[in-house]
Amino acid sequence: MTVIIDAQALQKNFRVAKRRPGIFGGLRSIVDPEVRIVSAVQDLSLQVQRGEMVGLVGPNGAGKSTTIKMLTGILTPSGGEIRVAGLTPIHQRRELSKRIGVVFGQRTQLWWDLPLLDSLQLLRHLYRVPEARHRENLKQLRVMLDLDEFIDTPVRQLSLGQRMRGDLAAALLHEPELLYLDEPTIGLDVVAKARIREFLLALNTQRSTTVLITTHDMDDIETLCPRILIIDHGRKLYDGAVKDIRTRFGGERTLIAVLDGSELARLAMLPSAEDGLATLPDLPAGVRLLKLDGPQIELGFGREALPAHELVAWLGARYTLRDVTFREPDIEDIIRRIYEKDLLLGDIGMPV
Ligand SMILES: Nc1ncnc2c1ncn2[C@@H]1O[C@H](COP(=O)(O)OP(=O)(O)OP(=O)(O)O)[C@@H](O)[C@H]1O
Repeated sequence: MTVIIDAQALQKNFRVAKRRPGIFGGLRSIVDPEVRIVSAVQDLSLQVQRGEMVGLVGPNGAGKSTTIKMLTGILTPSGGEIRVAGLTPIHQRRELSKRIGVVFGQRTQLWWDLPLLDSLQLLRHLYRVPEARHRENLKQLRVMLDLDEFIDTPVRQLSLGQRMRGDLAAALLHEPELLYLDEPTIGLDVVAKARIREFLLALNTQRSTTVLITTHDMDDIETLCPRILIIDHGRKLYDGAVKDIRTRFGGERTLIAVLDGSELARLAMLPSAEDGLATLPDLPAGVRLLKLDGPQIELGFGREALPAHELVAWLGARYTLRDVTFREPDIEDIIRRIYEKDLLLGDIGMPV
């Protein structure tokens, strides 16, 4: 494997002029501006191998877009080193643009008033793609993204999902090795999201395109990215496998058991706690009753409490079971807990 993105100790500070309140304050701010420094990215190092799909996540204002903009050469870093596909983005931006594709979910690089096909043709000249190669790529992308039903429609009349498919085609016509996606599924319905995800997986498999994706949608991450990078306040909090995050911060799993109808009378006799909620006597340590609803019992238990089969055996020894299922903690919940409780700050040497 070879490294395609290599960023070391990246830093980006913005100078923001503070505005004083009132008319006189406003005038004073013009002649004597008071400046505040925003550290959008601090000491961020990142290496991505060719062919990887990596998710960049973090709360609003974490520094994700700023990072992507430095990696594409749109913004000059305040410190640190970057090599992307062997190039220095800020100094070799034009060369780099031929090797990378960028899609910002909230913006389009297509021409509003032109039919999609015309936009896609125009891009050939911008990227200077040889005609035969462009023709072949467009043919493939029309099929992969199913563009034909709206390829003659002006971009302004496309639905959000159709426009996103058009934007993906536009970003890929010059066959970039690396694709940056900033919120590619934002605002899309479930079907459109699934379609975009399927396409990205196919692209990664068929063309080995490296994908770096920022998203607030954890389903994007779960479907597409084996590796995740969590940043907050411009700092890297976590860089590793998504599955390890579950094991490490997974919180509780849930066992959902449906008891035989003959148990309803016994369940009705269960004692209530002071708060009026039902209790289940003698629950093993680390297990709690989450819900009791007719014949359905939900028990929450940590991974370290006991293995799932032992909890089923414990319940089966006391009640007649009709059905048992498990619910894993949602990756979205896990990541929210990580932000809210600063669970990872200790890892980067900051007091928790
Ligand atoms: N051009 C700018 N001038 C001043 N401050 C900026 C500028 N661009 C970004 N910032 C600040 O830098 C920080 C990081 O912003 P950034 O847009 O990178 O966050 P983000 O993680 O992409 O957020 P979101 O999920 O909301 O898009 C924020 O505090 C933001 O206000």
